[in-house]
Amino acid sequence: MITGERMAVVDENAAALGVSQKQLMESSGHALARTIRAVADTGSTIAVVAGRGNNGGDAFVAARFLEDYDLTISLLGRAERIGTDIARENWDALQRAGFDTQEVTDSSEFDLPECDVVVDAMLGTGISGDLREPAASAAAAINASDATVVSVDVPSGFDANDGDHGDDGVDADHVVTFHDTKPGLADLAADVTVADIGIPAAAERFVGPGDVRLARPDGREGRPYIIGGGPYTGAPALAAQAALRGGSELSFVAAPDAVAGEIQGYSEDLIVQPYERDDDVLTPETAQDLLETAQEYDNVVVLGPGLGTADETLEAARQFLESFEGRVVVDADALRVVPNLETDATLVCTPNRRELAGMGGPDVDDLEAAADEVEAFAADLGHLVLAKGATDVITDGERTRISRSGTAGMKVGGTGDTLAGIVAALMTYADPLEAAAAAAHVNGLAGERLAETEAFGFLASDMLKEIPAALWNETDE
Ligand SMILES: NC(=O)C1=CN([C@@H]2O[C@H](COP(=O)(O)OP(=O)(O)OC[C@H]3O[C@@H](n4cnc5c(N)ncnc54)[C@H](O)[C@@H]3O)[C@@H](O)[C@H]2O)[C@H](O)CC1
Ligand SMILES: [K+]
Repeated sequence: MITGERMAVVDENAAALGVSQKQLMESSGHALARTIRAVADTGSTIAVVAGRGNNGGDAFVAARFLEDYDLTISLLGRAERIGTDIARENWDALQRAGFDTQEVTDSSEFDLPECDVVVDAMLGTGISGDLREPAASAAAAINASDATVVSVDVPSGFDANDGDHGDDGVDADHVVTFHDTKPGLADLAADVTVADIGIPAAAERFVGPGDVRLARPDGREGRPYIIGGGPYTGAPALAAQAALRGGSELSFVAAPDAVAGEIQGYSEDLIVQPYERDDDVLTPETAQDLLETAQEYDNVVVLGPGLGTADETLEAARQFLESFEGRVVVDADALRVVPNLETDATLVCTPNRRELAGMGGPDVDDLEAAADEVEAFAADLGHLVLAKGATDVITDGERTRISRSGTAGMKVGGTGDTLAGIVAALMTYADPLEAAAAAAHVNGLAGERLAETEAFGFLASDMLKEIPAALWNETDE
């Protein structure tokens, strides 16, 4: 099962792997034609009713495989307003090849041709809201006819993200859906065929540009709260700055008074809040104070960078996580308290290989080869794990993604802190697994950008300025 939203991600990842959307459309159209052929007797009349998106494009392809039928193709709208290049190219091919096509420019002009089979290619996963004209009238005409209805991908009017089918949507007899079934299709009284359209498994397994696009913000959003610092001061500053570079509006750092000025000194962009108590490290009492502040903000916390391993600090981390109910990126020393923790919070744990082994996870060099073990460990732990290494494995115990971005220069200290900050930025609004996967990828892309000119010599602090381009520009190419 895959949602329409996720399908668009996989599609984009496939294109980045070299399997273009036009190739996928060709496979979709071919698969569609096979089903149509199975339900249309020799000599039948087939009416294709197409929209201006790629759902229509699939049917334009199918038409080329169905030339032996009595076939008409109606486009709802003007050809010059076809929404994508690949759908337009397939429409143009039908014109040049002399197919029987017509443009329906006014909903009152639409008459469903006499037919035995109608192909509903008006709307697929690109729908938003209830059917508008002329699709609404066309759907009514399709539903009123006695013809067998074959819907492309989903019946038009059906929302492939939540399985909702609007009252005025098409009533399909057959649905040919692509790659995987969509939520809610099984509840329809239609015969559903899932067609393999040749999307490589890697497009789902490896984090790609589609995942980044899904998880990134469209504007400035989010106010993560970084609880870190004490024995070390660079780590929380890097995490907090990375969150700002990842689109957060504000980035708060809670730290011991003794080091707050030092952390602020690295960056005028941060809001550093000294602990009220006069301790050099995080204590259980301070953790209680911070709990209230964390809940007032966006309920997204980074816990760990630079906290150190004092007994009282680890106890403080434990108590914080036991009481907090929001989302937390747990990094560095704080990871030690996660095994056997009782918490209602949503945790994204970001261990490196050593920390992963220390938590009771697999002790391996090659995380990618051990992805199944990491997945099983996350399932046992009951929390999401982003295991950091040459490749990163991101898993919630059921869904597992791998990010291969990054470069050897990122072995330098501090790149894990920038990662934690990006995860927090994206997690203020995106699904935690999607946020963690995209963040791992973006952090690696930022390093790759620097490696082009600075080989193995760049710093984690240099990566900060590369995060925006890795997040917004790189994946637009
Ligand atoms: N990997 C794949 O899944 C592939 C899928 N393909 C097919 O492409 C469609 C999705 O195409 P897309 O262009 O994104 O959207 P649609 O064709 O579904 O519709 C866009 C079109 O519809 C208009 N619109 C949106 N909402 C409404 C509404 N409520 N009423 C009327 N009109 C509406 C919008 O303005 C656009 O013009 C997928 O389902 C597959 O069939 C490709 O084959 C590639 C591989
Ligand atoms: K459709």
